[in-house]
Amino acid sequence: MKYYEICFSPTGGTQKVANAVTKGLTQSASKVDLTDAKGNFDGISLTKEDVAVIAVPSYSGRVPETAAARITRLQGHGASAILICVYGNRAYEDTLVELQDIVHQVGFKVVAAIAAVAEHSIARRYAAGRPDEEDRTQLAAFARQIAQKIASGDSCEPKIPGHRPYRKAGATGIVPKPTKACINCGVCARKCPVGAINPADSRKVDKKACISCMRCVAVCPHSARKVNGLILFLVNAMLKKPCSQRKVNELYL
Ligand SMILES: Cc1cc2nc3c(=O)[nH]c(=O)nc-3n(C[C@H](O)[C@H](O)[C@H](O)COP(=O)(O)O)c2cc1C
Repeated sequence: MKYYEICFSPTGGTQKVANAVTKGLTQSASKVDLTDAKGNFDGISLTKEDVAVIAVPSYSGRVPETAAARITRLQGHGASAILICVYGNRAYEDTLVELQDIVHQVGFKVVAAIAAVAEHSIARRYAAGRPDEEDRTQLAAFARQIAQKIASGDSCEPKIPGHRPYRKAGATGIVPKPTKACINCGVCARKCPVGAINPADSRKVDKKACISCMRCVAVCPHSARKVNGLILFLVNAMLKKPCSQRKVNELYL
């Protein structure tokens, strides 16, 4: 039996949640970084005995298209999947059911699912500091329950909330821009999950390719990439009501 942690995490929140779950399952897991634009996912083939934690953020209540396309290149061969969707304290809507359908297509069986909260990667004041100690303790305890389920041979799929057909996916159109502090070091271009930033001149962005994931803002060593202040103000205001109350993680076994 081999464990995998398969994660799409542009700004690291999804990764933190996945780590907390994986730690509760095993001391060592093979990591597959779906965020890497140059990753070769075609050769990743699991067996029936293997267990994979598969984690994605929720974008407009859906699985990010880039993550979906990369997951469909994996080969599950009956491996057990623990699905994780991580959202910024607004709502995750159809993300988990969509993820369930995607992993079924490539041969995984779903043993458990989690909808967990992490800092909102655009409006970072919401769910700031999450996952926190309370989240990590809860997730690790749930991972131990999942391990027991797998060990007992129970292959029942959990009932996962969401709708089919899924809600319409909407692009935010928010494209972070370089500020005067940009020295064209190229870190953002190398780390962009979709190669939207020109490696020769990181001030040039392919707006159509950008998925608004905020990775360039998060990884810039000079804090030189930003979302337009007015847009950020409006997004923060729009999210105030749905995002302000702490939401609990949802666990499905
Ligand atoms: C384009 C985009 C759309 C998002 N849509 C939602 C959403 O519909 N609901 C929500 O609660 N959070 C939403 N978020 C917040 C992320 O789901 C959340 O911050 C997540 O932890 C980001 O994962 P990461 O840190 O691994 O990049 C969105 C973030 C981005 C960048």
